[in-house]
Amino acid sequence: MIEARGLTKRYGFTAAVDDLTFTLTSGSVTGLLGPNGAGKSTLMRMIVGLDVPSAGTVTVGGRSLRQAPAPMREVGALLDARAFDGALTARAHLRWLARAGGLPAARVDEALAEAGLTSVARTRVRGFSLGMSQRLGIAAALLGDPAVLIFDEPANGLDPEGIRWIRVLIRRLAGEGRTILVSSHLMSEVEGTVDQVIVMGRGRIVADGSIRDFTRRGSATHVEVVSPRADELAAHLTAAGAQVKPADPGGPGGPSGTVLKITGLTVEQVGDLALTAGIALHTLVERAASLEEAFMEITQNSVQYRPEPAR
Ligand SMILES: Nc1ncnc2c1ncn2[C@@H]1O[C@H](COP(=O)(O)OP(=O)(O)OP(=O)(O)O)[C@@H](O)[C@H]1O
Repeated sequence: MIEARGLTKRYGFTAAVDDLTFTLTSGSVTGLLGPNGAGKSTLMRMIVGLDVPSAGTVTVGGRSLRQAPAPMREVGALLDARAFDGALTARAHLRWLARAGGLPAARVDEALAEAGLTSVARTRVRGFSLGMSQRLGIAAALLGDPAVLIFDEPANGLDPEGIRWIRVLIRRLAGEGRTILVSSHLMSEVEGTVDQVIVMGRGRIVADGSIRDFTRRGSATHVEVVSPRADELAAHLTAAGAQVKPADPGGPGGPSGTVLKITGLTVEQVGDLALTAGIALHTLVERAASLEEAFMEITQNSVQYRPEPAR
């Protein structure tokens, strides 16, 4: 379990993490999302004890990691996948970590196997691809067999098979009752892996909850209709309190007729209203916002850096 209370980290006048309070329970996977500079890495570094909070507390399993006698048994973290000495072999790197962390050497080969690195255990890590480095970082995180795992952008550099592998691994680790926090810039990357999300923007939590709640909250969820009498229908819908916008019919393969995008009424209400008005519908469908759309909408006011508009 991870508990943060009023957790804050300031750098000069910038609050990289600003008064965060949350609890992550055992057996759950939480996605930590947010644009660049949102404070995700700073939060993770405080959880694992690498950064000291300016205010507030964060505990893992009920205590601060800075007081834990064997921190690697409490929490495993993948923070910077390139943080190793390239001259070492994968096994030597992990042996060194195990010794430093007071862990049995026998864990090294187990962790290599869990990360799918047994065949390259004797290879010097400087020759590793980014994907293999990620796996080595994950092996290091698993060394202490910890109840809490923190993965900063674990899919970074992995090919599609590697991404599938990390998803299965994360779900299996959660199934064993561990608490997992995994960061990403992309909602689509964590969708399907996480139980809930925390979305950060400018150091604060701008949204949190289950994936399902999250999609519903986005106003991008709407009803779409195609009708040969779209203008008339739009007038009826507007009179009933809906917001109606003509939508992109979706290119050559899209529906013929005018497409309307409707918010403020349910799909049933739109269908009933069209029937009462005697207007034919060629399509009537509820479109849930994609998670990516909901995410963009929620974070749009908290992006720290924006590209300069093109001249
Ligand atoms: N050591 C530091 N000194 C000064 N400012 C810092 C330091 N570390 C982070 N910051 C600032 O804190 C803010 C949050 O940074 P952080 O790296 O935690 O964000 P992030 O969400 O992990 O971003 P990214 O997705 O780009 O990795 C940024 O404004 C960053 O410039």
